[in-house]
Amino acid sequence: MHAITNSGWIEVVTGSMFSGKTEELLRRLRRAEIAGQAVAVFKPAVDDRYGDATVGSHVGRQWEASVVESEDVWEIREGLDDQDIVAIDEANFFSTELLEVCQRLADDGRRVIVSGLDQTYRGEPFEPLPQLMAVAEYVDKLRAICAVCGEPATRNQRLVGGEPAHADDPTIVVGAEESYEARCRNCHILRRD
Ligand SMILES: Nc1ncnc2c1ncn2[C@@H]1O[C@H](COP(=O)(O)OP(=O)(O)O)[C@@H](O)[C@H]1O
Ligand SMILES: Cc1cn([C@H]2C[C@H](O)[C@@H](COP(=O)(O)O)O2)c(=O)[nH]c1=O
Ligand SMILES: [Zn+2]
Repeated sequence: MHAITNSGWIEVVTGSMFSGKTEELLRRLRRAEIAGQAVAVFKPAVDDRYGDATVGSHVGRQWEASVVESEDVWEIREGLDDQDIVAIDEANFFSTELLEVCQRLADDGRRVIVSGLDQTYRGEPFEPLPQLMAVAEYVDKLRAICAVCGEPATRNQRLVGGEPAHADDPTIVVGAEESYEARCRNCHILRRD
């Protein structure tokens, strides 16, 4: 809680795939646990990569999480007791209503940590992250390493059969190394033919 105002706040951890968003979220949770603070962790049901009820990083670190359907975002607030910290991973899979939920949680006096992609595979803003970044007290934008040239990567290259994905493909496709690479602006390719 902010010492003077007694209010909660919102922290956003964002960036490309493989940039370390989940590792950073788990680092903050481990520190909170050491400080004796109670945490509640949530993830969207659509992301089943690391087993049903865990938040997992690309290098295998995990934390138990409650699974919430993307359209049931208010369940996050309804199911809470007196947890000091509410963490939400893969926020890019939730609707823009997540913005209101996070605002209410912070107004309730909680520390809210939200992690998620800021860009789709097309290189466009990935809602609701832009809205969350606008209202957050703290924003950290992380960069991965471009899989082609080794420069800092801010973009997500989707690959279909090893080839760059087309702009008409669906926005939501769950996956990891088999279908995505971190790339810089220069090396990112979007097919429009
Ligand atoms: N291109 C890459 N750039 C940086 N880290 C990578 C890359 N590919 C794999 N990694 C690994 O992924 C880890 C980050 O995983 P994770 O926290 O799950 O990322 P995110 O949640 O942002 O997708 C890094 O510490 C590194 O070990
Ligand atoms: C770019 C992009 C990604 N996704 C999916 C792919 C993964 O399941 C998650 C991102 O996971 P990470 O922990 O950040 O590595 O999002 C998608 O559905 N659509 C996209 O455009
Ligand atoms: Zn590059």
